[in-house]
Amino acid sequence: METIKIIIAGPRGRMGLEAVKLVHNTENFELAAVLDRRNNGMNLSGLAGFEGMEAPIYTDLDECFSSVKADVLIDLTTPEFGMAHAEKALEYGIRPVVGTTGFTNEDLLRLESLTEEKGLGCIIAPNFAIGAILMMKFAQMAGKYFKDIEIIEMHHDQKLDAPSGTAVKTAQLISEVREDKTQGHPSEKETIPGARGADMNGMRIHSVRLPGLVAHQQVMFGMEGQLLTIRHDSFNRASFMSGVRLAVEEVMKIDVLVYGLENVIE
Ligand SMILES: NC(=O)C1=CN([C@@H]2O[C@H](COP(=O)(O)OP(=O)(O)OC[C@H]3O[C@@H](n4cnc5c(N)ncnc54)[C@H](OP(=O)(O)O)[C@@H]3O)[C@@H](O)[C@H]2O)C=CC1
Ligand SMILES: O=C(O)C1=N[C@H](C(=O)O)C[C@H](O)C1
Repeated sequence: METIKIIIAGPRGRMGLEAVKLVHNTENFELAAVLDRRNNGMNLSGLAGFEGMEAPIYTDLDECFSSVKADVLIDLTTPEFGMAHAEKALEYGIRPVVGTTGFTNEDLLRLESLTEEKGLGCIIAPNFAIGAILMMKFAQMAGKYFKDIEIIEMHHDQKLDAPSGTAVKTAQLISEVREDKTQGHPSEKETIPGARGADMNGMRIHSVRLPGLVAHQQVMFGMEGQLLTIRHDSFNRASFMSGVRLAVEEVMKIDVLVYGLENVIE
């Protein structure tokens, strides 16, 4: 098996730390470098919690991508920086695997044309957990039969984007099969703005943020006399790592943009 050389952006974050451990412990993966907005010029192994995990730390993108020979960039940062990281990686011939959420449709289109231009794969995965991918697929199946749908996503209170990337992706998948419908009473009025949540093609998305939570989503489907609830819970960040590994392996085999791991698990 050929070794895949990987750069991780955001190594000190909750997801980044797990990803560093994954790469460190995977036989055919090699941590080539990390992109961190602090600690430029140091070695990762010198930071607390990363003992024995050797990798040069870079802050400057051009310096990192031009100095290090890498195949894949795993980005686990913020939407503000994730897009710039992915674009720059492609320019340097490095395939992005992006877990960072909060990308706009314009961002996805831009990356799609860049991947085409460069003939390089890129995977944008709003959720790496296999259970979450199945939850989205099951929700899409149910969306064919139920038009009244409320998505409730629940996350830790340090999350920057709302709604979550998973909730947006779920609503997009459902929209592919559900007739657009405005839900609730036609004359309903919010007496407190936001009470009915965000509106996506008539579906409602509610974002809960509480300390103690990790990543949870339930999709509720209502119909006269019945309720179907499809729910997934991630209790820790390790739950995402088999998906990260799969995405890194798959991105090496493709030359297009893939948005959503449901497109590679079959
Ligand atoms: N696809 C999936 O399955 C999952 C996706 N996510 C997404 O991943 C992203 C990260 O989540 P999480 O780990 O919880 O967030 P954290 O806030 O814990 O980590 C983000 C890290 O990115 C770093 N960072 C920010 N800007 C830069 C930059 N310009 N260059 C390098 N590093 C940078 C931050 O550094 P600093 O400490 O200096 O601020 C921080 O360490 C989010 O968008 C989240 O929604 C999360 C879980 C699962
Ligand atoms: O920020 C998080 O934690 C998560 N973000 C992703 C999202 O926005 O959907 C994936 C997962 O829900 C955890």
